[in-house]
Amino acid sequence: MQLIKVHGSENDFFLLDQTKLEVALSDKQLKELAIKMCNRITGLHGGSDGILVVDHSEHSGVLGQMRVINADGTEASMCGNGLRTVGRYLEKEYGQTTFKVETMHADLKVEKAPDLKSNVAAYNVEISPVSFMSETLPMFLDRETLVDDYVPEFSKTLKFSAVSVPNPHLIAFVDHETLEGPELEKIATYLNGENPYFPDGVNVSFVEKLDGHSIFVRTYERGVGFTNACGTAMSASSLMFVMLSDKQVPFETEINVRNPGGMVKTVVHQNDNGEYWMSLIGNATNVANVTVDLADAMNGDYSHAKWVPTNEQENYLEFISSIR
Ligand SMILES: N[C@H](CCC[C@H](N)C(=O)O)C(=O)O
Repeated sequence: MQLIKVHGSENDFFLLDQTKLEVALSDKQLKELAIKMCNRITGLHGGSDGILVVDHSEHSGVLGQMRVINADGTEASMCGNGLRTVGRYLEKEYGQTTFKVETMHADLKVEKAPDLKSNVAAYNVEISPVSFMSETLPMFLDRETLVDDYVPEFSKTLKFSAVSVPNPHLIAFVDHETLEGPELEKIATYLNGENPYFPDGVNVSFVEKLDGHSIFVRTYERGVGFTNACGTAMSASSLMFVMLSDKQVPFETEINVRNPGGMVKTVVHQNDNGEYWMSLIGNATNVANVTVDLADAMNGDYSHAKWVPTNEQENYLEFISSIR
C-alpha cells in the first residue's frame, strides 16, 4: 500500500488514495488503520494527526473526494490543512491547478497558490459551509447560538464563540499567559469526554491578537489532542477576529495566522446571501513516500515499511525559520 506523509503547517497526515488499492478499505478498516498507524509511539514512523482518504467523486466538476479520519479513528467532516495537501496530490494526478474537491458537506474550491519559497508548495482552499446554529456542531446549551459570551460551566472568566465550518469549533480570545496556560487543555479534555454540551466533541482554540491583522491560534483538536495547527480552527478564529473587531479588521483582507507549526494566511468573505466563508492559504508539504504491506499496517507492524523522504521538509523548516 502506497502512502504519502504530508503536512500543512506541521499538522501531519498519511494520505491514502483508495483508488490505487485493489479493494478499497471499509469504514471499519479505515478506523482501525488510523488508530494503529497514527499512534505517536507505536505507529508508522512517529504516527500522525490522522489519515486523509482520497477517493473518486461522482459529483460533476470535482476531481476527487477527501475524507478525514482523526488519530482516534473518528471521522471529521472537514480538514483545512489536509485539504491543501489533497489539492496538491490531485493536481499532480490530473494536471489541473484549480478545481473542486468533494468533502462530507460541500464540494470545495482548491487552487494552487504561489510557492512560499523554493520547494515549499502552497494552496488556497475554501472553508465552508459556516454556521453559528448550535445544532450544526452539535452543541446543547441554553441558547441557539454562542457568540462572544460567557458560559460559566466552561470558564468563569473567558468568553466563547461556537461555530461549525462545518466541523465544530469553540473559540476564546485570550491574553498571552492564558494562551500558554493549562486552561485550554482542561476545558478541551472535558468537552471531548463525557459532557452534556458537545456529544460529538469539539475542537477548542485559544486565540491571541498579535496586531491589527495577525493572530496566534493554539488548538486542542477533537479526536487528536494538541496539534501544531488546525486549518479549520485558524479559519474559524479569523472569522471571529473579523466579526468581533467592530469593523477594524475588514472582510476580504489577508490575516496572518501564526500557530505552533508555522503560519498560514486567511481571508474572510461574506457572500450576497450574508453567508460567511473563508480562504485558507498555506503550505502543502510532502514529507515522504511510504510503502507498507496492508496486512502489516492493519496489524500495527511497521517494521518492514519503506520510508523514502522527499527533500521538502528541510525547505519548509528554512521557510519557517525565515519568518520567525
Ligand atoms: N480534528 C478535526 C478534524 C481535523 C481538522 C484539522 N486538522 C484541520 O486542519 O482543519 C475534527 O475532528 O473536527
